Amino acid sequence: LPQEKRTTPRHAQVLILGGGITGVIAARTFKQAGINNILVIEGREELGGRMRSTEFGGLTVELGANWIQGTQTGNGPINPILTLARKHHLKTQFNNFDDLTTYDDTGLVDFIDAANQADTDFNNFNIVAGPRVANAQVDMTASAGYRLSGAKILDKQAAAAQYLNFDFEYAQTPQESSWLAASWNNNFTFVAEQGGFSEANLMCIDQRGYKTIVQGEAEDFLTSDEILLNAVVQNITYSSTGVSVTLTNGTVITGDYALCTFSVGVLQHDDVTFIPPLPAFKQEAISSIAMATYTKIFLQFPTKFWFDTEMGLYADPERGRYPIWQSLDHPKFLPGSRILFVTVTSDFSQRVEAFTDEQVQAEVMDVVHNMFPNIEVPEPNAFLFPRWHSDPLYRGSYSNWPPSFFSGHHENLKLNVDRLYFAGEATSVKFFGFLHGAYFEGLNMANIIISCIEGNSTCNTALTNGGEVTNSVPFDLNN
Ligand SMILES: Cc1cc2nc3c(=O)[nH]c(=O)nc-3n(C[C@H](O)[C@H](O)[C@H](O)COP(=O)(O)OP(=O)(O)OC[C@H]3O[C@@H](n4cnc5c(N)ncnc54)[C@H](O)[C@@H]3O)c2cc1C
Repeated sequence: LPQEKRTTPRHAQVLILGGGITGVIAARTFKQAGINNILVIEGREELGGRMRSTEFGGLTVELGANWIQGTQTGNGPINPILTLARKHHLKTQFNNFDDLTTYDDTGLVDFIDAANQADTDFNNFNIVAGPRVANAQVDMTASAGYRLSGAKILDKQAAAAQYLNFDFEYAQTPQESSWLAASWNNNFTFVAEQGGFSEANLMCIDQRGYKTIVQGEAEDFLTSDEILLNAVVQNITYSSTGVSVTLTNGTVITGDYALCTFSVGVLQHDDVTFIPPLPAFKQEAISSIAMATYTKIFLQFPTKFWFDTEMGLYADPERGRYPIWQSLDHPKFLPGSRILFVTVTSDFSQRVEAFTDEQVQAEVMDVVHNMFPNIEVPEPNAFLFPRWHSDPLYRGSYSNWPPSFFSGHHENLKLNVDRLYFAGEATSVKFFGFLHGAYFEGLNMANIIISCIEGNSTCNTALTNGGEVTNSVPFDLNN
């Protein structure tokens, strides 16, 4: 697609705010329904959003989404991202998170037993959660869920193993996360017996970047006049008759309808101003969900000196300190690349974002020296990490469901205000956080707007209520 638009339409029937997978799949859905007067407005210079790759040490690496999580089991439900990947001939490899070498701050130490125990703990965590959802019992923190299902985290190795099972997926700690939502989110994606796709993590190693499936898809049905790139939305004015957006360069664009796909992190940080201000119930919903951060820190070395497994797990005395290591220099991935990356999440991500690259590199290299005390480790020749939390177009990596986020909050998060609609990975109840969640939300919300345009009654997403979220049993302060 051309980088510059030729003409700027000032009015469209539907404005799609954001050119990530939600926006592109929504655009496809409108066009398939014969709604051709649409405009996708995107702040960056390309489509893809959090599917974002970059050149690093002579190769393409993924700064954002990297895996198709859950593929397909037999003739069961298929992850729609897998369908897109096949259509666009995406190069992928299965990534086995159990193919692990374990380290702590004294070097190579075998604690595979702890890793296996963490798998068992997570399984029990899900088994005990199931009936609670069915019985409408209250949610709790995932930490409480672990305790109630019998897990004991007594040392740094058990903590690192739990991190691999939990934080590595939700990008927040068990203490910050909902037990029940973490459990159904896992099951609907990874557990075929529970209606999920499969347990596989299919890693994109395509040198065009993972984003190629969104950009390739867009090329099939969007013309250059229907995409406005490098266009940052500053404010959104909405009413019962239409929506008007003002870009940072002052351009005003109007639409009969608009679909906002910006991350909840963007909505939380007031990077975009709503006129009138969003109603209180909507603001409460946006404030109640969490925007987590997941940070991959890439290093390229002059030689490969590390493990031959796909993964390395490092147990630091401080939980969450540079715990998950992945080798791209593996026969399955990018052999000869000499690239290793380490993942941090949550508060630790925000912590590293506040440091300079040099400071983070020095810390990471201290850990490398802990892990490989008997090896003369060379200095890296390339070092890079993205600052997702600081980026005003994202403000984090993906949403996570806190224990204080109730069903009513979720409905309100999804609710339209007049002609302004909302969709994105965060509005997916089953698949929040995931690409496939974003995909389904783009599809579903576009269909709701289409039915509205066609004059059907279902044009309001008010699924049950747009009001206050209340306690079914009020607090009794005299007790
Ligand atoms: C580090 C990381 C790792 C991940 N790993 C995986 C994974 O392996 N598998 C998986 O399934 N999912 C993964 N995800 C999650 C996945 O990337 C997201 O769920 C998905 O890409 C969200 O798509 P979206 O369209 O809802 O939002 P986005 O992709 O955020 O799209 C919204 C768009 O709006 C634009 N925008 C924002 N503000 C403005 C503004 N003011 N004006 C104009 N444009 C604006 C943004 O630039 C963006 O392009 C990961 C995400 C990250 C960050």
